[in-house]
Amino acid sequence: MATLSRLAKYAFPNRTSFARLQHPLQNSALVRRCSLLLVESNDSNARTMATSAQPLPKYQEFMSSATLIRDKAYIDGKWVGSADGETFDVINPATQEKIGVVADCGPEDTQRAIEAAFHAFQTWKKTTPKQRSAALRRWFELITKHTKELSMILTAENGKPLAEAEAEVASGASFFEWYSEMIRHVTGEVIEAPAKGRQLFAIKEPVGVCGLITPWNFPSSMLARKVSAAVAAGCTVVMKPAAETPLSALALAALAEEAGIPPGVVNIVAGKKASEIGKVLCESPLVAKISFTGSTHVGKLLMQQSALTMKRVSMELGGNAPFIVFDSADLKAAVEAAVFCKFRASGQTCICANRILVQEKIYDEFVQKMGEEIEKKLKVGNGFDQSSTQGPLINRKALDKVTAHVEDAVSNGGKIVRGGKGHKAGPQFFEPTLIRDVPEDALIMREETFGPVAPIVKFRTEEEAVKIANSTSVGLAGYFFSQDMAQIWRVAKKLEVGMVGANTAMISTVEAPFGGVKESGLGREGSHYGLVEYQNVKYICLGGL
Ligand SMILES: NC(=O)c1ccc[n+]([C@@H]2O[C@H](COP(=O)([O-])OP(=O)(O)OC[C@H]3O[C@@H](n4cnc5c(N)ncnc54)[C@H](O)[C@@H]3O)[C@@H](O)[C@H]2O)c1
Ligand SMILES: O=CCCC(=O)O
Repeated sequence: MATLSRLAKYAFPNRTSFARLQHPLQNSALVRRCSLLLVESNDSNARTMATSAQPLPKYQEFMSSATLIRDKAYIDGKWVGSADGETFDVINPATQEKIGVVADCGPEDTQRAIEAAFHAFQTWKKTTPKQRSAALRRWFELITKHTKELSMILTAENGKPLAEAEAEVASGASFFEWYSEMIRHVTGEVIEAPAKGRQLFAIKEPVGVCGLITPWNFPSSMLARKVSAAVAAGCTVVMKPAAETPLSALALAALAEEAGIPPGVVNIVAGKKASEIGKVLCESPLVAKISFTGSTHVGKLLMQQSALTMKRVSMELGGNAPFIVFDSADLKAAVEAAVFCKFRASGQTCICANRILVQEKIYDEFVQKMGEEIEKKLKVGNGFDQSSTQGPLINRKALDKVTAHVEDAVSNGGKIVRGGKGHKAGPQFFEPTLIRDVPEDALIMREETFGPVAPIVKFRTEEEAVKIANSTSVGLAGYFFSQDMAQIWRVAKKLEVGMVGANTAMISTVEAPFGGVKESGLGREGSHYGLVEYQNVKYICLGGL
């Protein structure tokens, strides 16, 4: 408890007593911030002490008693089976057990959902910002109230440790709160005309029906950060979650219903026929926008399909984040951040460090300390086990990719410092792996690994590090550690990425614009930039004055 209080102090520096954190959001936020801080904490007992504060029921019992499990599509305010009656299984990646059976939607269901959304848009767009704000606030409060259940659903279908699932649910909730507040502050512009007798205005309008397609790695928060902004702006949506993790998204829809969001405003079709659902969404003339989070490969395909109807698109795509450690860095802070950044969600985040570049003077010491940190802080196991920090990979394909990256790195001269193979916890678990002396042209340096493998490369000069960092077609996040002020500003400007972490790896927050450059995508989510993605600007010229 002493350690937890210490962490709470860091998480809430302005609060004097942990006991005063009564509001559920504060507790969720505490769990989230503490779970992040745990990785940064020096105290090896901290994690156990923090998580053991929560009693954990067995997930099998929980799944049968959960109130937010839904197994159908939600279209026009009704829970309905798929048109062809087909279903698909949801599998726990930690145990390979079947944890749910969900309606397997296809083109016909998607078309119905689009029509419902289009119909609902005609009235939802006329609601006041105050009305939409209140609806989102109710949705936010329900998510917060159900954090525990939502987190357990998430861990059951995705495998991530429960503390990380709670952090994700809290992060998702924060977008509903944020946009419920922001929408009441939206304004237009009065522009002076160049000639007498006219007045010019610029106003904002919702873009229309939006297709929201999301991945399995953050099945709750990736959907939350889209739907909250869309609904706030006055849009209606058809959501398509990943087939690996439909339950978290369906649970959010169940809470939308409970929050009183009118029928047709929020629709959801889950299914294995991703390309068919995607095609209908992208090609429908009734859909005004596609917002996609996922791989660059699929993002490009969706943009091509959307071009036929000239849709607006937001694309949150893959990354290949460099993590650079300069000679002047605070080594301890850099090592802790590297382990956090690389191994969160078992390496399956789009902003995970994918390539670790370390300057020559501190190279050997960094490698040694990072190996020790991995040993000390990370524990592989089922996400429901209180002591686990590393869950499974999502499926066999992901494990095969990780294995191929390790084999390629080693066959090209990389040396394994620790890990390097599957873990005994189960067929989809992989040991947290550290490989040194990886050549620049190894597969792992060129592609996003999306797994718990940290390749380390030695560099000599700042110019060389920046060149390696930028030598990729994607540009989502980039990190570096340095204590040289001039270098900090220089390198932050030189990195070809959408997001920079300088002397920190904790960059995700609702207040900041999240998104990439190059082939990492288009548009931003979160912050005020995220709302604009769902608004059109209309110019009105009022004459005859
Ligand atoms: N930039 C970001 O904010 C961000 C966030 C999370 C994940 N990602 C990226 O997502 C990727 C991992 O997720 P993934 O493996 O689920 O990606 P993916 O592209 O395979 O799938 C993402 C979503 O698209 C759907 N999909 C797949 N093929 C489709 C098609 N032809 N038409 C329509 N929909 C289709 C999937 O069912 C899923 O819902 C990584 O590259 C990661 O970096 C990016
Ligand atoms: O993969 C996406 C990462 C999202 C986050 O950091 O909250």
